[in-house]
Amino acid sequence: MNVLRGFPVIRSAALTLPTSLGNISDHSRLRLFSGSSNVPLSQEVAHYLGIDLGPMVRKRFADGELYIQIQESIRGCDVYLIQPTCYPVNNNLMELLIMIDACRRASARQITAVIPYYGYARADRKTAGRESITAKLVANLITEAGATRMVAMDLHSGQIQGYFDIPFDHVYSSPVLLDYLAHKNLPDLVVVSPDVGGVARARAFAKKLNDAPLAIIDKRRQAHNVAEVMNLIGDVKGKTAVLVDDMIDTAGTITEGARLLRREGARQVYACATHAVFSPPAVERLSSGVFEEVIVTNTIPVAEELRFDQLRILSVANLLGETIWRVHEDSSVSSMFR
Ligand SMILES: Nc1ncnc2c1ncn2[C@@H]1O[C@H](COP(=O)(O)O)[C@@H](O)[C@H]1O
Ligand SMILES: O=P(O)(O)OC[C@H]1O[C@H](OP(=O)(O)OP(=O)(O)O)[C@H](O)[C@@H]1O
Ligand SMILES: [Mg+2]
Ligand SMILES: [Mg+2]
Repeated sequence: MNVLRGFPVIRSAALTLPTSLGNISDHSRLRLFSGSSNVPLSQEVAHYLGIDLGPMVRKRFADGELYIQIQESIRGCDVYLIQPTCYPVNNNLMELLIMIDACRRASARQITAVIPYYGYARADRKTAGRESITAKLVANLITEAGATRMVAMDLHSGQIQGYFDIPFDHVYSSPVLLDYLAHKNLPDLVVVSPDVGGVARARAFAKKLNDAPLAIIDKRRQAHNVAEVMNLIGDVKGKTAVLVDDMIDTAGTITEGARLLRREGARQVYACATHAVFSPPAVERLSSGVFEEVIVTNTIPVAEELRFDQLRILSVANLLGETIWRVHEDSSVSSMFR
């Protein structure tokens, strides 16, 4: 296992755990349940909060339909359902919807869908005629199922928050990734966005890395899942380049970007991304030698067979646990990211 557990997410004294957290389950109506898509992450979040995951039966009927039953009373409770909608996205999304519906019908007071990785996010607008905006459809489904609040991490595009008409806390893995990078003391850093959609994210990253310079890659897609890099805006010669992205799917974007950076004279190239989607041929591309390290988080579980020497997996469990605690306590979430 190369998941870096217990990574010091909580960096400022202001984020020290409330003393009441130790006996939260005795006096609070906070309840945490996990879907099946990332149970290890949910367990870590529960550990941070000092509570157990709630009991829930999940099984498949003979015909493949899903059965969910919450196994304790949640009447009047503040319920958090952790379920990244990663592969297999349709199953995991449906499971989340059924969990929300079960909680609503069990008279939960608040139902917060905690979706560390929001699947279908790249279908965030019509890029051609007669397409669906599936990210909006998913938002409609979650809301209609009965979710009253949302927590999601590093959405592909921030506008997806606006697809919901319920409170939405959008959180970032950047404190975890930045802490890891800061401890490496990398010389002559340049932060690179591998495409236009990543510029704001990369700029914020660069600012936190002692105002490192920013470079931007001009990426095009002639077809789905095919990334083509065109130009580099900025100077990377002799520098340590850190590519920052929301996700690595087939790794076309980040690997083509890294090759361009090498051609332009970057000395070392690091890849940082929140979501390790890792569809084939991601692993072959990422382990081909172009990257010094590929740093991701555990929003999506990474199967053993998808791990390779240069891969580092950082845990966002403490960050999510702290977010849940603050949402529950009606305290500021945005101050965690200042
Ligand atoms: N899940 C997806 N995998 C790959 N490509 C996808 C997925 N969902 C939507 N898309 C397509 O990606 C582009 C996004 O446009 P950008 O301008 O690159 O943001 C679009 O063609 C979607 O159909
Ligand atoms: O690993 P890959 O298969 O290449 O896919 C991952 C890339 O795809 C998405 O970008 P998108 O193409 O939507 O461009 P954008 O960020 O500019 O919207 C995502 O933000 C990554 O950059
Ligand atoms: Mg996009
Ligand atoms: Mg992108």
